[in-house]
Parts: sequence; structure tokens; C-alpha cells
Amino acid sequence: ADKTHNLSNARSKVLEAAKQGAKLVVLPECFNSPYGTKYFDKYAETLLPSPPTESQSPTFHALSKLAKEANVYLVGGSIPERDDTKKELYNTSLTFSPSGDLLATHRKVHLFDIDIPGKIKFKESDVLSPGNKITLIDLPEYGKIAVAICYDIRFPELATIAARRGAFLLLYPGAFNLTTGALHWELLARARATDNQVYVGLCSPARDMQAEYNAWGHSMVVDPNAEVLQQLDEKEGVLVEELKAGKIEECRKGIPLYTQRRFDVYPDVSEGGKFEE
Ligand SMILES: O=C(O)CCC(=O)C(=O)O
Repeated sequence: ADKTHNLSNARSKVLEAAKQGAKLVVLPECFNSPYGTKYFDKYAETLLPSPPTESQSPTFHALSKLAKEANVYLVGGSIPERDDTKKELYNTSLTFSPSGDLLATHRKVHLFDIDIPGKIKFKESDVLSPGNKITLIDLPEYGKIAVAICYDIRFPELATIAARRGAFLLLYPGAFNLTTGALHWELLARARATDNQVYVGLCSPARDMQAEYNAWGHSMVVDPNAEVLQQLDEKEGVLVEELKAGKIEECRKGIPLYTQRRFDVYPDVSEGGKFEE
């Protein structure tokens, strides 16, 4: 619940990852606040017009400074955002360059509204509004990555369009729970990797059984063959993995989905193709 503590904890983890050689660091969904519809308004920060002042968004400034200090690309998980002009709240991810410049903003596109009787009910759309774009970010030394948030991973079209437009890595800060985490967390990471033959990274908050929402944890990196390269458990930790240049091409050469698609039978979603019966 303590934002200042969360920011300083994030700082020490990012510096630890950088020390271990990370060049791109990802934080979890809602890393600076509790996860829950009743908390978003209280914790929300104003990001527009950009750059916000320190008092409008202490997290924006903390992340920008931290990216520079650690000399890494920093995907700042997500935070609750307040858009003052529209009087709306969003679940928003900010990505900074190693010089501390804001590179991209992703507002969660698919809101987490589910109701599994006896297990879990959650309705982000009670308080949040959805974003309306796919977020591709060009990292000049490495290539393009895509950032989306948690529930967004359940929608393969978003991942496919990002991959088809050149992303080599799909990153999802996300906080699955004890019900859907056990069912689908790893499956979805591996599915998006299999569909698109790209790397996939998921970053979850650690599990806190005192909190109202119990996150699944299990942050992981999956390779383009859908092999889990590394996975944390439910506790707090730092996962560092090297992505190998050439792995995507090798995988696509072996299983050449890219040249075998039948856009004469179904539309190319990345080209906005329409289905005609
Ligand atoms: O898709 C799920 O099962 C969990 C999604 C979620 O927790 C979220 O979008 O924050």
C-alpha cells in the first residue's frame, strides 16, 4: 500500500538487474499500488500533458531517473493513470530509454472483467477506461518490442499484429491470480510465443497473501520455440535472461509459418483484412 516504499523497492530491484547485466528491465503490473478497483483512483497519477510535473506523477520522474541511473531501457510495469481532460482512469505502462526519455505509453486495451462463480470476480471497467492502440517500441540497438498489459495477453490478434509488424519480444506486465494463474499464465505465454515465433516476457507482482488480490507471481521468459527459459516462483525476485539473436530466424526456418499463411483463405489481421464469405 505504500507507494514510496514500492518505488524504492523497484529501484533496488532494477539496479540489481542492471548489475547482473540486464539492458532492458520490466516491472510488474500495478507495481506502485495495490491491485483493485477501489485503489485505482486514490493511487492514480496524471501523465498528460507530458512530461508531467513531479507532483502530478512522482512515478514518471522516479522511473525516468532510474532508467538513466541504471542505464537500461525500463518498461515501468503499469500504474493507475488519471486523464484530467477526460476525467477517466487507465491502467498504463510507461517505457523509458537509458537516457531517461519517455519512449512509449501503453494503456491496457482489454479490461479485466471476469466472473468465475465461487472463484473470482473482477471488473476493471467499473472504474477504468480502455486504451485503443497497439504499442510497438523501437529500441535502436535491438529492434522492436511490443508492450501490453496482463489481460491483453488473452487476445492473440494484438500479439500477432505486433509480431507481424516486426516485434521480436512481446512484454506483458501482468498480475494473474490463484485461479487463472494456475490455469493459463504459462499456457498463454507459450501460446503467444508459439503463434508468433517470438520471445515473450511476463512480469508479475510477487504474491502477498495479506493483500486483497493475490497475484500468481511466476514471472517468466519464453523463447520463440515456446520453451520456458526461466520462471520465478511466487516470491519476490529478479530474473535475468539473455535473448539470443538468430533464435527467431532459426525457429521460423524450421517451422516456416511465415511463408505458409493462407491469406487467400483468411484475412491478414495486421493489414486490417476483412473476412468475406
Ligand atoms: O486474464 C487473467 O486471468 C488475469 C488478468 C488480470 O489479472 C489483469 O488483467 O490484471
